[in-house]
Amino acid sequence: MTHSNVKQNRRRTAREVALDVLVQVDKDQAYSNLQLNEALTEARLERADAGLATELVYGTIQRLSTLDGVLEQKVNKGIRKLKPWMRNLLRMSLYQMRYLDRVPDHAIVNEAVTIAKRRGQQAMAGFVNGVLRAVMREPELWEAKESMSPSERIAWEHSHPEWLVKEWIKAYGLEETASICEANNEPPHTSIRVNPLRANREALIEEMKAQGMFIKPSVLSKDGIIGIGTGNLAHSVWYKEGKISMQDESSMLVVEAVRPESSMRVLDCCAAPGGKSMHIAERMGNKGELISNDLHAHKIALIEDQAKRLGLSMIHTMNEDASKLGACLAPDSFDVVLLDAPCSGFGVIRRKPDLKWRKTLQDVKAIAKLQHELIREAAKLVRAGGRLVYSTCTIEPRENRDIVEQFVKEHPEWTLDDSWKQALPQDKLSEAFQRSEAGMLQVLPHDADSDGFFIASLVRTAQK
Ligand SMILES: C[S@@+](CC[C@H](N)C(=O)[O-])C[C@H]1O[C@@H](n2cnc3c(N)ncnc32)[C@H](O)[C@@H]1O
Repeated sequence: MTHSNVKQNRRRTAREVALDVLVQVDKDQAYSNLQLNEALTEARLERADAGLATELVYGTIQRLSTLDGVLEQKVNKGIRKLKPWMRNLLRMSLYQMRYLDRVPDHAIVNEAVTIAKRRGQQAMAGFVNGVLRAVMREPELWEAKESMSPSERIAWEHSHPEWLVKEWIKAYGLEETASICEANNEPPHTSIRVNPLRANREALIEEMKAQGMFIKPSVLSKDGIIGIGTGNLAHSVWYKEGKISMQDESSMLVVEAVRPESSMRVLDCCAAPGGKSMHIAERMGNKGELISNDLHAHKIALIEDQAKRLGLSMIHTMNEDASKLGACLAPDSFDVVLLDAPCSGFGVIRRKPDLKWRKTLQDVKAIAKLQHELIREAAKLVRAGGRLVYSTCTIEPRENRDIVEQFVKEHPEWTLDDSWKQALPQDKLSEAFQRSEAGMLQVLPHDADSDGFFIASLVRTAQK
């Protein structure tokens, strides 16, 4: 609890809770989702207020560069010189003025002034009032400048770092990049996967609808259900009973590339927290052999918990560095190996907006180096005639197409396999098919209103 609240012994408002979270994220580089969960638990807000606090935190982080760009035009000494609470109060207030229609501007200003006064800063309250009223009077502050280059303009209008916009323009062109950035600012839907060993998708949809939920089948995966405004279904009875899991639709497509069968021996190299392993095991009917490995010991428990919850007893866990798996698993011994590689995560910016401000081009290059190592090691474990599936939740070609192309160039005994795409919904993914090379699939967030995701399927010919 903050100092001022202890003093006044009063519950914080949704805006104060949101402000405290934004300050932590700004000052301590805290992760917004973790910080917000903690703050919401502590503040015990009503449901609607918790929703508002969530919207303010994610929205303000999403639009950060544009909000700062407007503020810089009105704060002479520069916003980096302001105290963190003041900087974030101004950002959050501008976010509401520009992007939320619910509250009139003057009420937003009054609320901000009240918060500043509560922090015991009478003079600062006057400053907040002055800056916000100046922005109200000058709507042109929000407009892109004539002098801006195309990448600067997209970065400004959709609040993304310019280096990332430039990367995507190189890969996808101007128009598509603007669509990616726009989609990244849309709220994500709730996406769940049905466990066919415990429930039937159509029956479950009817059950959920009967409880007044707005639910529809996924257009990308036959195992998926989409919920609009359903909140977090990880607290539901269906989840507890192992009938559903939380997973985005586009990542459910991995199972179509893996094509698991109950007689197979399958390895998931980077498996935690276990989403794709569970999906594969469900498709195998809890038969055959699946090894789920992860580098981090503490994450192995997550995989085991999920397996127990879903009744998937055939999963074996392993805690090794995937770049050294050849030392502990027999070479040429798996029918399919899945490498769902660690990545920059730029396909999930809708869910984790801080990612776009946190990660740099250097990070992307460093992770690509690791991905090169991991794919080479994973390939050694596949039997002749077997398959290797490489996937990431990013849309950076450096981590996707480039990794796979270089691997195939260096390993002529591997070929890209396009046949798995026949099982995918052709109409919904037609644009993704067009932009993707044979054997690969690059889904962008605006293709089907899902996370961005990459999948490649490779087959090992009989001889090395
Ligand atoms: C994209 S996540 C995997 C998500 C998972 N497949 C799922 O569907 O839930 C990447 C995982 O790789 C793990 N990881 C990172 N470096 C690794 C390494 N060298 N060896 C094995 N696992 C690693 C991380 O702990 C992380 O859990």
